Amino acid sequence: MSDFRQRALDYHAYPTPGKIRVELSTSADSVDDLALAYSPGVAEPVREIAEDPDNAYKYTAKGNMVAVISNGTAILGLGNLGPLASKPVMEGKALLFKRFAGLDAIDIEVKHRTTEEFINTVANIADTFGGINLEDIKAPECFEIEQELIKRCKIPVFHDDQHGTAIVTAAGMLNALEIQGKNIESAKIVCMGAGAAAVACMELLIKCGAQRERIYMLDRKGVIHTRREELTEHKKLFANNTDKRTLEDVMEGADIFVGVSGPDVLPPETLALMAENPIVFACSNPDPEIKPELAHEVRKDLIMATGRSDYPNQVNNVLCFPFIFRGALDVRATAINDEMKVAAVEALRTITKEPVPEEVLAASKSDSLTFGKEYIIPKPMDPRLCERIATAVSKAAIASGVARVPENSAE
Ligand SMILES: O=C([O-])CC(=O)C(=O)O
Ligand SMILES: [Mg+2]
Repeated sequence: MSDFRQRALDYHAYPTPGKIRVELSTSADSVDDLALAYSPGVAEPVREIAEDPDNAYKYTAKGNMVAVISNGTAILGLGNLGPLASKPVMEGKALLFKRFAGLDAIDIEVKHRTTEEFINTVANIADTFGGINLEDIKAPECFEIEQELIKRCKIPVFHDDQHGTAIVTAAGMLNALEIQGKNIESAKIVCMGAGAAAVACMELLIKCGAQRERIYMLDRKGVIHTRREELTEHKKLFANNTDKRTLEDVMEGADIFVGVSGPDVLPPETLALMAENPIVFACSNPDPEIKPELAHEVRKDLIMATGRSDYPNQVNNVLCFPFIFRGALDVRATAINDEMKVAAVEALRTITKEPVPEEVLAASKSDSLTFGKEYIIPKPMDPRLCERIATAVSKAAIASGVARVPENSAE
């Protein structure tokens, strides 16, 4: 067994199995404590909440608690491995929520037959939480699931693989384009993958100025074009009126490659076909569409990003989901809308251009990090992210009318 594989397994197995646990937030030492915490004292907040559901924010952990919910149908770039196998990833997301944004998060893996059954399960438990982070649910079901749950739940519901990934991709991409001296309006974009992340990334890039007809999306059958039959609703939105059919066809002269598909699907010879100063985001986890070493060998003029922590430019939704939920929950937002997403993009872009704190340099084992080809997006352990993104998101929630309490007054 490789050393890294064994270390990863040991990390999960010791000192206790898994990565999260529940801790008490109040004293439970004396008989008096128990009388307050449990019977008879607990009856008082019960009555208060029965009277007014908003009192749940005052007397329970609801307001600082996120549910990370998956059915394991699209675990990272690994595929449909079932709900239980997704548990390490969901515990991992809970770890990140806590570590980076101080939010308590609990993983829930749902076994179900129909999409409707999944939606009902989540909708029926939603009131327990301050927000719901949907994770690693395959397309096209994920679109209906998210839309329906947004309608049915009073709390924010956010499919991280769509919007978290899209927000970080848009921020990194706009910065990379600036460095490469290109503009998004005229960029020729190739998107490898047509799942949740692909569709959301391309829609957000279009909101940022990209031209839909200059986007070429590919699924397992090749380029998605207008003469293809049996396209899902979401793929139809990206059907390009083109004669091009293969990855090589569309990579000729492309400015941007976004990979949200699977490992090693971008051959170096194909990368070589791209326009001058290309941008490659190979975001499949854990293994990118092309290895950075290989890509840099072929193209010296490249800006390269992956979803991983062990290379420069980590374009991963960890840079978004903890903080967008922090901002949303701080003002008890009823939703995470486009205004809040754009605020997160802008905050991420701005932070990248400012001097990096010493502790971030130390944690990332680098001497300097300055805005440029090897630093287009902040590092996940940057302590500025929480405060800056959350504040920007809270403000956008207030301005767009989805906040239920003013900033800093959430109890
Ligand atoms: O977990 C990660 O590293 C990013 C992610 O959401 C995914 O790949 O599905
Ligand atoms: Mg995911």
